[in-house]
Amino acid sequence: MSEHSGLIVNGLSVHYGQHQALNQVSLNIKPGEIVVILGANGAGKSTLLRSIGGLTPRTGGSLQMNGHPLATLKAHQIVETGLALVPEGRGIFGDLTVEENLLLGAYAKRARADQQQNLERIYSLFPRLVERRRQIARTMSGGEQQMVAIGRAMMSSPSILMLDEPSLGLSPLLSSDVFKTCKAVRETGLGILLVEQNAKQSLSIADRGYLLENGQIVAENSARNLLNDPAVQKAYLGGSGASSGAASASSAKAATKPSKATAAAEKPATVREALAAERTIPDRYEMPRVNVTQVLGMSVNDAIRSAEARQRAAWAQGVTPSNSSASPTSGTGALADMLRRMEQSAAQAQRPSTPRTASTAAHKPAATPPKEAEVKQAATEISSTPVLEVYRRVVDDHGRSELALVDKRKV
Ligand SMILES: Nc1ncnc2c1ncn2[C@@H]1O[C@H](COP(=O)(O)OP(=O)(O)OP(=O)(O)O)[C@@H](O)[C@H]1O
Repeated sequence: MSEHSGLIVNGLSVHYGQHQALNQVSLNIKPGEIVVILGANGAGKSTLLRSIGGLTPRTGGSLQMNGHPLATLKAHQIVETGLALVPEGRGIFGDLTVEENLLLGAYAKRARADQQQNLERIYSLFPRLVERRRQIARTMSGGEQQMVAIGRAMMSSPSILMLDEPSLGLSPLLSSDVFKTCKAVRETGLGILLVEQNAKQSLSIADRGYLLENGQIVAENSARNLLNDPAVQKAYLGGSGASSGAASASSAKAATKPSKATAAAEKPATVREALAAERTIPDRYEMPRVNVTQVLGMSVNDAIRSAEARQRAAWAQGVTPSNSSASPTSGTGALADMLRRMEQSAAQAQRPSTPRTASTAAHKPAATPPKEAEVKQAATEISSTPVLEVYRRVVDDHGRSELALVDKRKV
């Protein structure tokens, strides 16, 4: 493994106006290891992952991924370097099926050629998703949705995955599943930068850890040492140990400066579990609004444009779902259908959601391949008016066909 492989963050700072959320944060992670970032509410954990992923502007510091500087790259370009983010709240598209969600992760150029291979790899890693590949995502359990979110990030062929509180809102049993999932993902050679409030479980699967307090890294150690450090136990694990100095003066700082997490951690385990359960992500019928840029690293318009270009290219070559020998997952009709539903999903996220069951979704008719005229609803930004475009297939004397735009209007 090259000494440049993986992610190196050096002196990263982030400000929200006058407020400094991250102050000179430095860390590193290589493929094949799990590194956990522990910190209380508001310590800056989400800001750290979002700023590394290019979703929150940085005000200082440098970052390198596999030897490539990230400073000037946009979020979707950062995905191309092999870094993928699973945001807090998962960000899956509730009205799309499991497989459609997974396929959206293959938008990165680096992943397109390996789409089918990656899909098979994810299905072998998460067999439960195979059974549920046609199931509408919002009808799945929180743990299964987390698998979809991790699987979708893995579809971009990353070497480092960043997971923001994957156990948030899950029951203890489902949380254990998620941590097992992380271990299984590490076995495939990926590195995982894990932000967690569940210190005990995350340290028990991690190789190394950093403690983040008020936007600063205050300690770094092996996961085993952190787990056994009395100061860490007191601050993050609800233990009674006093500061021993074993985890450095900075962990003593963590111990002497109780945070919100400390207060929760000092309660009996069952109460703590109950408190964790209260921080539940809205149930399966009330998913949080999906931020498309956060999930795909690009806007809806860019994603649609990219998909349309691929679709037109496929149609120009005479490939339609009816004559394609490709697998069902790569059928262009399925892609168009998926994009329409992705847009509906974004629109629905703005309205009070209505329950939709797996059975109604399962009976949704399959996409019909376009023949004489192609009618499609091009998706636009979440809040803007959809546009209806009408295309006609024109066949020349040599039998070559291409699509011509014949009408375009707002609907
Ligand atoms: N968009 C924003 N605008 C202004 N301040 C923000 C914004 N996002 C986060 N902050 C502030 O920055 C600090 C770090 O927030 P961040 O969400 O990164 O913390 P966190 O450790 O992930 O917390 P939690 O565990 O509660 O999610 C907090 O003080 C928070 O209030």
